[in-house]
Amino acid sequence: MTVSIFVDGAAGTTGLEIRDRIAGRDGIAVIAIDEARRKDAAARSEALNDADIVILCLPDDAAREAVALIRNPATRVVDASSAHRVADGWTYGLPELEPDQAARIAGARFVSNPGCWPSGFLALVRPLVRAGLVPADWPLVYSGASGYSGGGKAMIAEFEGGNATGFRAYGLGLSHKHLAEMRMHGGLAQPPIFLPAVANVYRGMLGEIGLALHALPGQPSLAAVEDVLREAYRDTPVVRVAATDDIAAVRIEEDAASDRMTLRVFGNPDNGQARLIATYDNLGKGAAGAAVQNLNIMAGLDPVAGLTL
Ligand SMILES: NC(=O)C1=CN([C@@H]2O[C@H](COP(=O)(O)OP(=O)(O)OC[C@H]3O[C@@H](n4cnc5c(N)ncnc54)[C@H](OP(=O)(O)O)[C@@H]3O)[C@@H](O)[C@H]2O)C=CC1
Ligand SMILES: CC(=O)N[C@@H](CCC(=O)OP(=O)(O)O)C(=O)O
Repeated sequence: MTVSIFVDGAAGTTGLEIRDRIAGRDGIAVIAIDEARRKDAAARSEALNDADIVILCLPDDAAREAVALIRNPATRVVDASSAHRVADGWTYGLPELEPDQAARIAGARFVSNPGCWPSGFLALVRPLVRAGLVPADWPLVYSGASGYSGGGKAMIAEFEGGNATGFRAYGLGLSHKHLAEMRMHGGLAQPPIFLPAVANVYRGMLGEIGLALHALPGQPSLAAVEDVLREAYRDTPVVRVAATDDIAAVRIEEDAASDRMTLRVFGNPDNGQARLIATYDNLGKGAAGAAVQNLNIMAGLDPVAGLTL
């Protein structure tokens, strides 16, 4: 059986990456519209209603508009934008989030791809909250840096047009659009304090959380934290928990140009402090890789087909 796919926003940063991952694959037929008509509502509407699965790689308003254009009840959606990540009727597209999340995605009509930042945060935190090591109301702080392609065409043009900066902290008002998503899907009482930055590299992402293990109920050891994460990701090749022996530094480029995510648990057993680090590609597991993983799961294909792991 062949699954027909339409990527709306195929000329954008995420859309192009998705096209690369599905091009020429057995069992997938790509519906394309002329470059000149790629923003034409009539042309998009026709493609949106012809496809078995559409992947939206659009700004939030255009993604909402695309969903409103769908009249075919058989058309299924993966939305890469942040328009529907905490919306009723949408399934959150992080297959590793809960033991039954991939099954939920497989049966869903509307799947919202996770934000790049929440992907690392949730991968680190959700298993610890589920296991009771971190209470749901624990005051978490999540910081890190993203490659500048995380800001799409506009930020790429800024960084490559002579306005590059080495490293820039942003989201200073502590009201980043990803907070609701991190709170809800983390099963948390409040969102983390989120301290994002953008670095002068095209792609790559490093997100991290400091944990005062000595202050947590039960004072879990570093080994206990790592064991919970290893157990949570035992059966997936996409998220891996790596050893930390002999590692003096972790680079933002660690998992760039891949669709995997690597988690590491560093810490000092003497003072009961832990430093949990997730590395991945903002355009890989943070966007296009995740969208293709969701597409595969929804279509009943090999979940990691087309991915670079
Ligand atoms: N970049 C990243 O790392 C990540 C991005 N995302 C999300 O994915 C979505 C796409 O982001 P990204 O690829 O970075 O953004 P880009 O700005 O690179 O691409 C967006 C594309 O959508 C096109 N577009 C805008 N409005 C319309 C419309 N009405 N009809 C058809 N096409 C339209 C744009 O056209 P034009 O080329 O003319 O501008 C552009 O090609 C966003 O919602 C973003 O938040 C999610 C996770 C990570
Ligand atoms: C560097 C940078 O600006 N990154 C973007 C996140 C991009 C992303 O993946 O998030 P969405 O899917 O929610 O757009 C930001 O922090 O808003």
